[in-house]
Amino acid sequence: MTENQKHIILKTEQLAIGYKTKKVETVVASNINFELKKGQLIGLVGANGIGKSTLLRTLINVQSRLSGGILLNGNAINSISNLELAKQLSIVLTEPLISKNLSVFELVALGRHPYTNWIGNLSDVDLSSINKALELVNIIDLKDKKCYELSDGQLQKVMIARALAQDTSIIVLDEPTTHLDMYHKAYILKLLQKLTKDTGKTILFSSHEIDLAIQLCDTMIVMQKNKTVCDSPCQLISQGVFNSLFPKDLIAFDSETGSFRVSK
Ligand SMILES: Nc1ncnc2c1ncn2[C@@H]1O[C@H](COP(=O)(O)OP(=O)(O)OP(=O)(O)O)[C@@H](O)[C@H]1O
Repeated sequence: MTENQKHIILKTEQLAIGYKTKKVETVVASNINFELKKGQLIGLVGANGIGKSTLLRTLINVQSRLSGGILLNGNAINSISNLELAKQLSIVLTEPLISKNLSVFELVALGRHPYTNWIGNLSDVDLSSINKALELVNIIDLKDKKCYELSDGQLQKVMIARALAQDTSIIVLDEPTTHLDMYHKAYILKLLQKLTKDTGKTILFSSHEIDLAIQLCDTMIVMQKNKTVCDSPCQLISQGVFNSLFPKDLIAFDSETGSFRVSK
């Protein structure tokens, strides 16, 4: 393995994603090729219905790919056992499925599930990972609160702490800023950026906050009708990728400021 390959956490090769029934195969996107490196913050963007959730579900192995390959830390993702996968990849979904009756500490402790014994006893290592995760996300003072007492922004931080406690090389988040106000959208994405720097983890998130993603991400994956591209925000701007993301009748991308503006 070369030095460069060592730093590649997630890689797709000629990946095609979509839906298959007995009779029909619907391709949502194909020819998806990218490499996500250690310690990077990666934003996945594209118009409504373009296939972001389908791609994320395929990358985390909850949905089958149509063709092509996905390598996680050098191994084909479908060859990795569920337990091993949970030690390498953690997921934060939009709607927390877990009971809000749990305390913040208990919810974050669930992140240790791949490592605990069958009764779920927490070892010193587990306790230290949980406390470190609470500290990294700055929610130590919330640890005894019940999750139903939290605001959406606080709950999102708790879900991120749970993923951090899972101690994986990559964290995947599906639209982590949904339901949040402008300030908290920026807060959560800035927190994700800080976490990549502080922990060396790779963090991939999907979002409609393209302006913020351009400012904060190392790399962006942009899904368009006929192609999916992956590069640094600067390169993508100079290639004019954002100009063709939406119909131009209403909003246009301004490459000077790196943001979208409503057409007058
Ligand atoms: N379970 C499903 N079966 C068949 N087609 C589906 C299914 N889920 C989504 N699709 C279709 O796949 C395409 C991509 O949907 P997807 O939800 O991945 O887009 P998205 O980019 O995440 O959209 P949004 O930004 O609106 O959340 C859409 O055409 C959608 O109708």
